[in-house]
Amino acid sequence: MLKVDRLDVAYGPILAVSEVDLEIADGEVVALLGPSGCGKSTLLRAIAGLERPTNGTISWNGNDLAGIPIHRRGFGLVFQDGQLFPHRDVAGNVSFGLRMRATQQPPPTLGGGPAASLSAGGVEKEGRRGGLWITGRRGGSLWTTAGGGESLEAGVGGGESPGTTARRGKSGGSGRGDTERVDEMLELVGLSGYGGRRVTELSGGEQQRVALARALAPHPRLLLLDEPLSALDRALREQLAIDLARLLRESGSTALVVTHDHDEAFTLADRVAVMRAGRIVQVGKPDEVWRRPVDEATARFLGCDLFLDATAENGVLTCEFGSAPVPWAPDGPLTAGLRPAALRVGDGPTVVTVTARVHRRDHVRLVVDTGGRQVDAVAGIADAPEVGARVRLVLDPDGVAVLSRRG
Ligand SMILES: Nc1ncnc2c1ncn2[C@@H]1O[C@H](COP(=O)(O)OP(=O)(O)OP(=O)(O)O)[C@@H](O)[C@H]1O
Repeated sequence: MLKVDRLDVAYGPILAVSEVDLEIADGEVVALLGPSGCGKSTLLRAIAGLERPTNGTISWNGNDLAGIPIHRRGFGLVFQDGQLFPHRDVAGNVSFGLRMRATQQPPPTLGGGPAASLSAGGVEKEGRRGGLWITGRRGGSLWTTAGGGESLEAGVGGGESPGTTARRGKSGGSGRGDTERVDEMLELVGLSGYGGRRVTELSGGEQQRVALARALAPHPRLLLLDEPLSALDRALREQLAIDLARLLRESGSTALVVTHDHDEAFTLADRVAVMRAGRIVQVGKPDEVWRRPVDEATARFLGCDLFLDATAENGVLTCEFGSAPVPWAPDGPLTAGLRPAALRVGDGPTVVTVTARVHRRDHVRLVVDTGGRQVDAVAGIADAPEVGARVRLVLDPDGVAVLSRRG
């Protein structure tokens, strides 16, 4: 079990992570969700051992990880992109972590002098996202921590490509057990038979599957995924999110997934932790967080753009747009947070005028005038009203979040 306790991580004067508490049980998948710059990646990187906390502790099964280098934490890392070794084929990439795990070597020393330490303060990431390549401060040595968090390859010279890296450990072919494990992993990620393919000839989605297979191969005790799908286009992302959810379950992985996309978080996670300005503001099951956001800022982040006084009685919520069954609403006065889909063209009591419309994939988004106020609503594609039309709106509970009454 991972336990993060009162964690602070600062970059000079910037407190990127502040007083964070988080637990991840064995076999649980937690999504860290929040807007850009809220500190998600920093928290994940601190757990990986890539950033040094300024306060607080990170422990695994009660053992403090402070001072345990990245390659000894036994964690698997998957980042957004740029993480496969282009000079290796698919099987070579997947088996890489297995071989390094077997050698249990510390990071190599290159260039005649001590190479950069992998301790948190001793490395710099290459680019803000970091990928898996980490540039050492001394001599510009390149490091990677792919595949179960073990140290893998290092190259000499700041600009050197992974293709010219020096290797340590047994650089020959993998053993029989490894071959079986590679095949098993490729099957798990839906790439059976791809072992001999060059990774440079794979699509972005296939490359991410290989990266996942590589990270999962050495049985990491915790998988850390930083925006693993965000470099992919939307359709592929949605499909891969479903596949990833399945393979995390099937492999029984314990995982922390960083994302800014709530659909992705809710597809993948057993629990969602919402972050804002360095803090975790809410942790809960996806539907709880979706239906009962802790405050208005969280509700806005989760798509609510209209907040109304409402009351609820016996699971029926009533506001100015009518009543609807909302079983997650506690009795009494409350604030209803409406997402655009909460107001649909139908036969409700409110008459409005359509002022704008735009086609989406499976519906039409409308802006309607409710008498001096512009609000979002939706209509079906087949019967979407034209701009200027007078229509009635009905309240759809699927788009309704419930908050405590303001003030
Ligand atoms: N190496 C760094 N040096 C200084 N400040 C940094 C560094 N990395 C991140 N920050 C700052 O720390 C804060 C949190 O950044 P972080 O990358 O953790 O956010 P994030 O939620 O992952 O954002 P995004 O979704 O855009 O990646 C931001 O204000 C960011 O500018």
